[in-house]
Amino acid sequence: MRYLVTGELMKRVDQYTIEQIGIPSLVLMERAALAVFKEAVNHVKQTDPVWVLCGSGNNGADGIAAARMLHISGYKVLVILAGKKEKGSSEYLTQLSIAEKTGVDVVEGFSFKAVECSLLIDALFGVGLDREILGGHLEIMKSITGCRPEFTIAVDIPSGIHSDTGQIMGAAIPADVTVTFGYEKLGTMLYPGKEYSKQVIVADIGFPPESINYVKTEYFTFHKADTALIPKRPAYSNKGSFGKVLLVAGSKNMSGAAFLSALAAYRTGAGLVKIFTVEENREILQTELPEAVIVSYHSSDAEKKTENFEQLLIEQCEWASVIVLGPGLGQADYVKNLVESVLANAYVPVIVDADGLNTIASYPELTGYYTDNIIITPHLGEMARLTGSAVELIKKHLIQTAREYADRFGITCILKDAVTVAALNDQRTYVNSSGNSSMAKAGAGDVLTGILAGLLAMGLEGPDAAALGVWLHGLAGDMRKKKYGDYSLLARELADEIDIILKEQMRE
Ligand SMILES: NC(=O)C1=CN([C@@H]2O[C@H](COP(=O)(O)OP(=O)(O)OC[C@H]3O[C@@H](n4cnc5c(N)ncnc54)[C@H](OP(=O)(O)O)[C@@H]3O)[C@@H](O)[C@H]2O)[C@@H](O)CC1
Ligand SMILES: Nc1ncnc2c1ncn2[C@@H]1O[C@H](COP(=O)(O)OP(=O)(O)O)[C@@H](O)[C@H]1O
Ligand SMILES: [K+]
Repeated sequence: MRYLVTGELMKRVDQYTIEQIGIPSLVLMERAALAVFKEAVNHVKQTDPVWVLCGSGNNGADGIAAARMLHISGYKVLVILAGKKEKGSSEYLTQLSIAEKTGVDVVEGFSFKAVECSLLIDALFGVGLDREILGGHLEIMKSITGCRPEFTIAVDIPSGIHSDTGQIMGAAIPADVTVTFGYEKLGTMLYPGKEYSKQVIVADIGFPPESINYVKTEYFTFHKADTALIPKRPAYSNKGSFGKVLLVAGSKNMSGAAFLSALAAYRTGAGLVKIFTVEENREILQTELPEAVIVSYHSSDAEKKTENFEQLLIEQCEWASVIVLGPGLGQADYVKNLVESVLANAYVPVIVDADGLNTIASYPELTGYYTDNIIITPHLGEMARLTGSAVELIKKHLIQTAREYADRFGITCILKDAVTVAALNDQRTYVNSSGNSSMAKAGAGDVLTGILAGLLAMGLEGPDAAALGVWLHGLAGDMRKKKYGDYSLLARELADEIDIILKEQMRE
């Protein structure tokens, strides 16, 4: 697991390390600057012009220290100061004094005439950026980016990117590499900050592990070793040992979503998958996926809520150890009865997706059935319908939106986007670090519901299954992209890639 931090949490890690542990601020800064210096020398020759753009906070101080290291090593470096010296932090003033004494070239930014540079080190703003950038700072950012530096290294975070949301605060400087200190910031994980940060290097500058425990961050992502969380498959077992997935999915002329979800649940390891769907889908699903059990109903019975229909539905809910509710259900009138009956009769984890969510959005009273067993998987459009907020606003505040909805109802909310976030019902928030744009294809979300169901069926707890499922889904996309590129993915192939990930896990 990799911890992630907001700007505020990072400042508390700094503070704890300096004040409680006693490592001086300038010692941390020297290691931060050294990490930037080491990266810089990979990208320029000593004769190439290097600019270091420095604000008057500690991010600027890091930049000045890195500039001094480059200067001492014989590089052609120029420090460009933006902002007022007299407002500088004490570390900034110390670094500036050292730089001047060691003969580093320094110019005042607002009088600086930009020409060309081979390497830009961007140390204008770090995690202390707390408002929209205006005036002189904006001007200097424009003139420097206008010079199109050949390569840019961002110090800690690209300047202009908000460290909590990844949003651009008026303007931002795109980097080729971001050298960040201690822990990765949410702002470099979320778009557009993720795109501005490009490759992120997390430099260890000596924060002791207890500093992150002290601030208790609830934000995390996964890395390779975390596939160990996938439940083992004991030899002494049978199909009943690996859970029973019930998919309440599909409608007339819509069988694909149910198929994809069922396939993914089986591929992930579920022992038994049953699809509860309209009679019209029986034949096609039986042909496409004979491994799945099909139980069908007539939509007219669901519409009338006949006793037989209710009885059948209750039996299915009692049979299941996990339920997926929604893929391809459509929005006909009977669907409300169906969704309500499942929510009322399910006492196992329920993953609500697609038309399950659209139905809840149309009949908000159905949120009364939410329990801590519920995992919802809205994309931005579905989330907009559920919350009444605009898609653009949700996009800017992914974590906050998912978190608020999850907390309000005590459920887990997986908000799907190019970077998916999962607000878990145990207070933790998972930010996904796998996946790619080949997955922007119809049906990819149905595969995710199947993966989640498979993990839950095998016994993972809801919050763990939610985070792990999102990560595996993205890994499947990454695996497929490695082999076939960006364009041609079919959603079902995501389900097929899952077995390779699981196989590697077995080997380890
Ligand atoms: N020992 C440590 O603590 C360590 C810290 N480290 C480094 O410190 C960085 C954090 O430093 P920081 O807290 O000084 O904040 P920073 O990002 O430099 O920005 C603050 C400055 O920007 C200004 N400003 C803000 N918004 C603005 C705007 N819109 N428009 C204009 N101005 C604006 C603000 O001005 P003010 O609000 O005071 O007017 C202030 O001058 C961190 O990212 C890492 O690189 C590492 O070396 C590890 C050890
Ligand atoms: N650019 C992207 N990068 C990474 N993942 C993506 C991207 N675009 C879409 N995805 C993922 O693909 C899935 C699409 O789900 P969804 O929109 O519900 O599709 P559908 O309803 O067609 O199945 C989500 O899990 C989403 O996170
Ligand atoms: K920066």
